[in-house]
Amino acid sequence: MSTTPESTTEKSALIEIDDLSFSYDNGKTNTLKNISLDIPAQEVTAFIGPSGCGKSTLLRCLNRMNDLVDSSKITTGEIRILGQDINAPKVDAIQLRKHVGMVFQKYNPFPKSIYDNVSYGLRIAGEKNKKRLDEAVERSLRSAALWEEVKDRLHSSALGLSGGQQQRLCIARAIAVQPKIILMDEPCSALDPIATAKVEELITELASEFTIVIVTHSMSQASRVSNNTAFFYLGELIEFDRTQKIFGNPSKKQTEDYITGRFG
Ligand SMILES: Nc1ncnc2c1ncn2[C@@H]1O[C@H](COP(=O)(O)OP(=O)(O)OP(=O)(O)O)[C@@H](O)[C@H]1O
Repeated sequence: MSTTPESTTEKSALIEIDDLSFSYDNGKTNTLKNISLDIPAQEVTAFIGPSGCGKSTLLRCLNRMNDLVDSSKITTGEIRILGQDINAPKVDAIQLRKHVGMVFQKYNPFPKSIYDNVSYGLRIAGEKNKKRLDEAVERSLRSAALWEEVKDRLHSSALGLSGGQQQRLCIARAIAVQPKIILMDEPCSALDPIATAKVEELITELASEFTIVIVTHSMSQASRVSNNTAFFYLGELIEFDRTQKIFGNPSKKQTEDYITGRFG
């Protein structure tokens, strides 16, 4: 049975993780152990927990990035997105990743122009119409709160942007293909406080359109940006609830110890 955060009954689960166990060594040991949780649509859900507890592994299961890791496999359970088992043989991982975009810890724009970075996903999907590409680039950069800063230098190298701008560009690149879900793996860890604040503001805005799952080491960031928080420890889901509840009145002592800095 999946764990649903309280008071989300009006929100439907977009991602259902059902009894998921995952191994990096062909099933000898499980890095994730019987995880069940339902992630609501159009909200921000944060994964927190001490280093090595499996947050990034679970995030990467959501768009099958772990398929690329030799000897890794799901040993129990399944993940459904919009009711579809994403590991079913008929599901193509490349297609899945069009719906489930990802933003990484270290911003990683391509060594190309700002325009080419944002239009990349659409172009490889076959879009050639210049007007449609121009519109998509502008819309995505506006959504990523970057348009005003770059509109006069769209054809300059993306590598000439500041770190915070490069991360927002990566977010623009992810949203250009209009995914349903955006996965963010510690998206602010390489940014200074001002750039972090901008990205956090952006995450909150994007949640009106996208479902966002974010891994973060920052308790204050999880409490600022997320609606739901899942706390993991040693590959197990310890507690999943509305963020206010997790940070205000957690049900489990382990959760309380972690968020108050007593371990981790
Ligand atoms: N590609 C991999 N191959 C083998 N083991 C891996 C791989 N990636 C992660 N692991 C192991 O899986 C466990 C969970 O790692 P994961 O990166 O998911 O944790 P995390 O909670 O995100 O940690 P952190 O907060 O430090 O990023 C760790 O023991 C890690 O060493």
